[in-house]
Amino acid sequence: MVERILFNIQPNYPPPTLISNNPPTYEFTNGLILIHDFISKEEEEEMIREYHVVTSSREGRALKRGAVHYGPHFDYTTFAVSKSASTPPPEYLTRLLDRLPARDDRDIPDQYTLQHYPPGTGIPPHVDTHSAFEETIYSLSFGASTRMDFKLCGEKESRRLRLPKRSLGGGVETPPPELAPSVDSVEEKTEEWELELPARSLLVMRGPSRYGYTHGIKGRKHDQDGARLVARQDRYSLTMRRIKPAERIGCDCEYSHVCS
Ligand SMILES: O=C(O)CCC(=O)C(=O)O
Ligand SMILES: [Fe+2]
Repeated sequence: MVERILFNIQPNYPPPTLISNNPPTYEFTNGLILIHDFISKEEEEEMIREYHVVTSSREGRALKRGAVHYGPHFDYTTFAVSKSASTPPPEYLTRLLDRLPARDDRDIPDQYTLQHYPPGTGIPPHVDTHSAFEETIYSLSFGASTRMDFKLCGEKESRRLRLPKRSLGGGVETPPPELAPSVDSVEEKTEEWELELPARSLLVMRGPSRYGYTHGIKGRKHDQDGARLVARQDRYSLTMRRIKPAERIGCDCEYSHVCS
C-alpha cells in the first residue's frame, strides 16, 4: 500500500551543469554550486568529534538543533553583528579557506557556524540577511546527507518570513496595512526545489539562490527515496559567511520584499 502511495521523486529543478570532474562540481540555474567530496572522511570525523567536545557541557542528549559560533557573533533576534563578542575559529575550520571557490576577498568568510541536526530537526525557511553579509554563503554538510528546500520567494511567501523590523539598507518601505493587498489576493508564480546535499559536500549560495530564494530543511525523521523511507541520521553543517564592513552595510538587490 505504502509503495502504491509513494512514487519516485524526480528532481523538481532544471538539471545542473557539471563544471568540474575533480571533485564533481555542479552549477545550478539559480546560482547554486554544489561541490562533492569537499572534505575527507577523516576531516569529517574530526569535525564531528570536535563539535561534541565543545558542546559536551550542554545538558542531556541533544534533541534540538544545536549551534556553535566562531568569529564575530550574530544576533538572530536583532539580525545584527556583535561589535564586542568574537570567538577565534579553530584550525580545523580555517584550513578549509584555501579550498573555497572564492572569486575575491569578499568571498573569504570570517564567521563560522557549526550546527548539529539530530533526526527530526530542521531549520525554517529563511533568507540569510542581505545587508549584514557579503554575497557568498557556504554550507558544508557532514555526518549525513539531507534535503534542502529552496523556494523562489514572491511577496506572498515573504510575508510568512520572520524579517527584521527595520531594514539596514535601501529596501522598499512596507505600505501600511490598509494599502497592502491581502495575502490571499496575491497571485504569484513560485518555484520550489528539493536538493539532496550529500555528506562532505559544499553548497555555495550566490546570485538568485542567495538573494531571492528561501532555504530551509524540514524537520523529519525519514526521507523518501523512491519507494523507500530512509531514516535520517545525525547531520552536521558548517555555515561560513563574511560580515560586511560598516561602510558597505546595506543591499540594493532586486528582491526588495525579502531584502533585510
Ligand atoms: O544547515 C545548513 O546547511 C544551513 C544552515 C543555514 O541555512 C543557516 O545557518 O543560515
Ligand atoms: Fe541560511
